[in-house]
Amino acid sequence: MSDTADLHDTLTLPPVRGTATGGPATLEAAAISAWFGDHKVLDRVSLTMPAREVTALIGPSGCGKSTFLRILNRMHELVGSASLAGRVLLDGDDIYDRGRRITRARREIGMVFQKPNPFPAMSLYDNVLAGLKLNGIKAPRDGKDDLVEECLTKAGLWREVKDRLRQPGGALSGGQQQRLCIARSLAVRPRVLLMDEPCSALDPTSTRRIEETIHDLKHEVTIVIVTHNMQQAARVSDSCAFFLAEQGTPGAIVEHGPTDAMFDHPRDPRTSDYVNGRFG
Ligand SMILES: Nc1ncnc2c1ncn2[C@@H]1O[C@H](COP(=O)(O)OP(=O)(O)OP(=O)(O)O)[C@@H](O)[C@H]1O
Repeated sequence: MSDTADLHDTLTLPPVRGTATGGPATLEAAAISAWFGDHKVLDRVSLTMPAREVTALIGPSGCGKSTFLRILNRMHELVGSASLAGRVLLDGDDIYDRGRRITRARREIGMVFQKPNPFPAMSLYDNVLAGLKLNGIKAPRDGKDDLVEECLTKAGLWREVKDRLRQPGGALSGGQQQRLCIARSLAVRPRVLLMDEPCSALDPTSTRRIEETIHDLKHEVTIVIVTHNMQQAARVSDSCAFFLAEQGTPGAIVEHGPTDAMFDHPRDPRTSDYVNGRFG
């Protein structure tokens, strides 16, 4: 099926507070390997990211965390030289199945990036609804106001902006812009939200607000977050996966498990060294 056909695959969401797309889902990566040209950057990575939980991906720079995250919603294939092997299952359904549309995977599995990327000249109100249009979804005819309020509330931004929804997205602080981007992602009711270092460009106060938002959201949407901040991983995640690419080898998971155990009683000495700041 072509992407052109995907663009015409429109869907109308029910007014508000439904779970049109099925609610939080478990995401399972099975034996994922990835390449950029001949360069293999991930080797047979398997990981289950349970529904209604926050999974943190940690590890030194260049070990393949972002590549793995982008494979989870089919963004890796946007890079011309990129290829991959393995499967990604969303509640048991392979998102790479030939009969499944790319747009469906990206709709069900949203992404928030390192640098907040709202449309700067577009109003806050329209920014929230923009995700619908980008995903070929018709906004509910009579429910736009409710949808905007719902998403801004879930993203922890409603009280700060409810009296200035017509102001441009670029008028917000960095932390507010990031919460606006979270609201925009939520408008399409994703089942999983991927976050690639969402706080790395933010001050400590804004970071704490995003962490609170993550905490409040996890019952609505499964969250997978890449972070270099070990305190953040410890604060927000239920489970952690430690990635490592040793001496030019492709990235792989050294250890994963409940966050408390990973930090307090890591099984592998390399995990212990990393979470205690001895390298990376
Ligand atoms: N578009 C690309 N083209 C070619 N190589 C790439 C591309 N993106 C990433 N790589 C390579 O893939 C490997 C993994 O990169 P990736 O960004 O996934 O690591 P990371 O763990 O997320 O790093 P960081 O923590 O610094 O963001 C690196 O060797 C990187 O140079």
